[in-house]
Amino acid sequence: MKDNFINQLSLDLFHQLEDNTKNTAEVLTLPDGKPMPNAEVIIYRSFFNELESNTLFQELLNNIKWRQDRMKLYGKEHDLPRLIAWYGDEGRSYTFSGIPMNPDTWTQTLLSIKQKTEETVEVEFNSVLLNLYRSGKDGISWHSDDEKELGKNPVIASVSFGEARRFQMKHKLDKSLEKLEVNLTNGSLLIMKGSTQHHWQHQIPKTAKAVEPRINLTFRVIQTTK
Ligand SMILES: O=C(O)CCC(=O)C(=O)O
Ligand SMILES: [Fe+2]
Repeated sequence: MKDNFINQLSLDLFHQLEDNTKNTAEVLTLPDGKPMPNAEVIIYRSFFNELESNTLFQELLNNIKWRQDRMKLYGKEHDLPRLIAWYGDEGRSYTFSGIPMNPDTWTQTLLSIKQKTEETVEVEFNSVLLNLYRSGKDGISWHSDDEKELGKNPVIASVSFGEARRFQMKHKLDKSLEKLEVNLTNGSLLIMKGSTQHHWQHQIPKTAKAVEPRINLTFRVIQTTK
């Protein structure tokens, strides 16, 4: 009863805050303003407002089951340069960079972020991969989200909280195209869809600058059921 009351209160707060959110879609273009070939990338720079974003950042930082994974590179094991977590519907398993993962069960906070994201993206997601970049020493190197569990033309919805970090994209084949860069700020939503993952790679470069932690959530649809 008390919990319901509190849930209702926080929902009301969410909706109230939502009205103040500048919620406009921008299509990403090449640095010269021309359209990105073979890609559909959209950004909402203030999908969550400042207050919501700060609250959600703290909540996720404290309550997500962050873990340090290791990966093999040239026969040697290394810590991944970030902490990760994986939440989703039961029975979905997924291999990320060669690491098989079983999802944790959705938390209330994740479900509320998921719901708001789904309303805008118009896709029902069944899982989310979370990354915690603790400092500028953490990052993610060039890759595409092209694991076969994601299907042919996956829609990836990427929500960011905390410190802004540079998100870069480069075309896999056409080297004449300039690298593209966008700042993923507190409360932003980036959507990649269509054939983007076939033709483009993305990364969050490490930085020597002193930067505060950043949390990123990438909502995905996993196609296979175990
Ligand atoms: O942190 C980000 O913005 C990107 C994360 C990412 O590319 C991934 O998890 O596949
Ligand atoms: Fe990615």
